[in-house]
Amino acid sequence: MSRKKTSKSKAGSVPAASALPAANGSRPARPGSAHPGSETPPNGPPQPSRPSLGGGGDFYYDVAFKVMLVGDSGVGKTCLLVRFKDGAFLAGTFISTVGIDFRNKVVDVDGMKVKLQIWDTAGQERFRSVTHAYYRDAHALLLLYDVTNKASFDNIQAWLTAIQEYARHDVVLLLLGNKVDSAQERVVKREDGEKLAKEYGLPFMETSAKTGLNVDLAFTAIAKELKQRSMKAPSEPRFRLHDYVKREGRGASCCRP
Ligand SMILES: Nc1nc2c(ncn2[C@@H]2O[C@H](COP(=O)(O)OP(=O)(O)OP(=O)(O)O)[C@@H](O)[C@H]2O)c(=O)[nH]1
Ligand SMILES: [Mg+2]
Repeated sequence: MSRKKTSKSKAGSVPAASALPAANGSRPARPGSAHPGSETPPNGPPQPSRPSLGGGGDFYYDVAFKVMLVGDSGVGKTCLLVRFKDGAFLAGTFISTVGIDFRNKVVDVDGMKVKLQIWDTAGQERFRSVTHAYYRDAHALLLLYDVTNKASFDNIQAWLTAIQEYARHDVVLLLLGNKVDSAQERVVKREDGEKLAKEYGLPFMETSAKTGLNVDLAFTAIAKELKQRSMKAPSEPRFRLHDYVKREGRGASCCRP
């Protein structure tokens, strides 16, 4: 399988004014395509390609998928992405995302390089029409609420309605309750998150962008699921996202700062 080469520019942003789903930074790739720049449908299977001649790091990849972070403003979408991409936490002043941004990260899934193009959307109401336009190209959505903010949890239902309306019917969805490091301020119990997830048949985990709890796991789980779905004749046993996050997810008590 040959490896695709990513563009040098690994991040981009689209101001709110230009709500174009295809606008994704320096490379005119269709996110989610195994062949960036081709007309492969976003959720189409990756094309078979020749064995890799080498090349490592984040520069080469075998398949690429588009992942979106959605949820109310302030739940920690940008922080989750920065934690995953850079291993850092954005403490201090909250700078709300304007429009939409993206970062790329290549993860190794069972020997295959899976590039995730991760779109960080603005949670603010006034950007909804902009961000909705991007849903249809997403292979996976990470839907976040903040365990210290009840309203963000109550709004999950509305987010699911929008997802149903604008996203692809086969989009991979993962519900995340973020900020579990803030034990004192917690107002949404883990069981409440589990119950809601069960109600909608969603895989669920609690995360902390601050401590890093379950952050890599959330993205890896998505990458595993998308990779598995893209294989025409998977040789390994079927990957089960629900079971995986349930088995691998750690509890908040293990990682308080
Ligand atoms: N304690 C704690 N604070 C967090 C965590 N994640 C984010 N925050 C804080 O929450 C605030 C909002 O985080 P952002 O990541 O900017 O929120 P967002 O969801 O991207 O918000 P919008 O861009 O407006 O949609 C910031 O002050 C962060 O420092 C977390 O896991 N734990
Ligand atoms: Mg943000």
